[in-house]
Amino acid sequence: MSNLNKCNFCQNSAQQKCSGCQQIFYCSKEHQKLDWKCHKKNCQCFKITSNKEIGRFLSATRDIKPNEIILKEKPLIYGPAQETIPVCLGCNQEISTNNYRLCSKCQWPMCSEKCEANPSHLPECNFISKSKAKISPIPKHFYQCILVLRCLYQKQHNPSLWKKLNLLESHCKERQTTPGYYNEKVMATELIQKLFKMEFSLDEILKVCGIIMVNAHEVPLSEPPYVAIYEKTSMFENNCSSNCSKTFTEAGEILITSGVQIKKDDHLSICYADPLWNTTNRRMFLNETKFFWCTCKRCTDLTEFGSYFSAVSCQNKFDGGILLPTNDDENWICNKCNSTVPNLLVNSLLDKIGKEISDLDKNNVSKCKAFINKLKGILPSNNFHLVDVKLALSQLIGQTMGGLAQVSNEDLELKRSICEELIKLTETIIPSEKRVRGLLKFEHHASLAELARRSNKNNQQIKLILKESALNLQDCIELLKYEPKILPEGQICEQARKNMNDLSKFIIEK
Ligand SMILES: C[S@@+](CC[C@H](N)C(=O)[O-])C[C@H]1O[C@@H](n2cnc3c(N)ncnc32)[C@H](O)[C@@H]1O
Repeated sequence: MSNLNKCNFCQNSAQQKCSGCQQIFYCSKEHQKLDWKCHKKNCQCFKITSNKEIGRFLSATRDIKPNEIILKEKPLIYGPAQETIPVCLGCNQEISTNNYRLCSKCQWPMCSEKCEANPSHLPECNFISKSKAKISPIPKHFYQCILVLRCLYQKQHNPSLWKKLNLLESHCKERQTTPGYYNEKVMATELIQKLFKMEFSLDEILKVCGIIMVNAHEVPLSEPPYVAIYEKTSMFENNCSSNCSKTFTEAGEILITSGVQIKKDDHLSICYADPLWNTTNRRMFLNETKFFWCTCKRCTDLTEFGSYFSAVSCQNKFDGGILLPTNDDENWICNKCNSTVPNLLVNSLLDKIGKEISDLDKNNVSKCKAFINKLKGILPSNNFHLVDVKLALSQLIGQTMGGLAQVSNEDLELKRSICEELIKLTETIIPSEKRVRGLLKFEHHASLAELARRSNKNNQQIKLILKESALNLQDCIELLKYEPKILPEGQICEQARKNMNDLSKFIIEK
């Protein structure tokens, strides 16, 4: 039988596939070892493909197990968000009003001399100091041009990076009709061209604005978060029930991991929007900022996999029905009695509840409980607004002085049941979103451990509750194991590891 596969090292016929990418072959282990230095940078479990609907996207080149690292990469470029409070252009942290200094060259406020010397600050510092523009204090809206300047700087100083940036999607045409476009045009002409006297064409500047809008990721490693553009990560398509999720290393690399079992040839996806927004808000956001109407399975299933996450309850008493949007875009219809309610009414109800939530003191257990009770019969239990408050409550109960030991039996049971309910919901609609589920698993473990402590059941039954608590801890550690220690999720993972040690000893002793 003829063998068409050639060894990646010696070109002789080969049979052993590289298990990392399943894309190339070797004639022997020895040649695989010798080739590794070269192949390492291309050994990945995905390839770039494209189609008409999505443009470029990634597909798996082999089966991928849940929680595998798919990609870790450094940013091409980073900087402050378009809308931000004043931040240091060296370390990205908020500028303290009584402890800052002006950069000796460009007069922009910085934390320290060390931050002034940070290479990330070089582009704008170079441009602005050359222009001799004297502005003090720096108006807040000036920050919107920093990342744009950092990108433009690469044209002359790092052409290969400039080329990589320019290969990314910018949706220049579609953006021309958006409200933000006018703003960016003013920024480009008044700030970049006139004040900072830069010789970039309007088209060039606006294309960079588009690239940032479509591809930048919010990085929560500073307060406030900064934004960064990553090359390969930009190729992940959106899915509101994605099969991958992202986190960051302390060094600012993005880390993409699988959340579920992925089959060879499946598309790899992350969620561009907040996966805990309702369908209307996710789709509007994606349309306004990424210029496509999402048609993922979650967006096209009005029940969102039977969860009714974006639905409202039918007000026909004793009906127990649920209202869902109809295809005519004018009415919502009850899944039991078929009565219809105009879109406008449902939307204004949801808006009103949304406003009440933004005014709600989410640090007050009684107020959160009262709010949830008030919405019973108005919203189904998995509705996104309710989920928002329940999530807050799942953390809040037991957070005050004395911890869970001081919580009433009723509140402890409430915490346990909310955690259980939300874990099930998130497993259904967003199985790859590990942060939220990791935190819920931790809280669930804590409530179970406290229930066991209070229990007057026999040793065997207590041991069963503790085992369930330990299983939650185990899941929490697995879900949060890639989170950096400087983020709360990383710290929870550390705590979970410690608790696991204690709990295992306790279970053995019992
Ligand atoms: C970060 S880029 C992804 C890479 C892009 N497809 C490309 O070729 O450069 C985001 C853009 O990809 C497209 N896209 C991503 N996910 C999509 C989806 N689920 N449906 C349609 N278009 C999508 C949209 O044009 C979106 O603005």
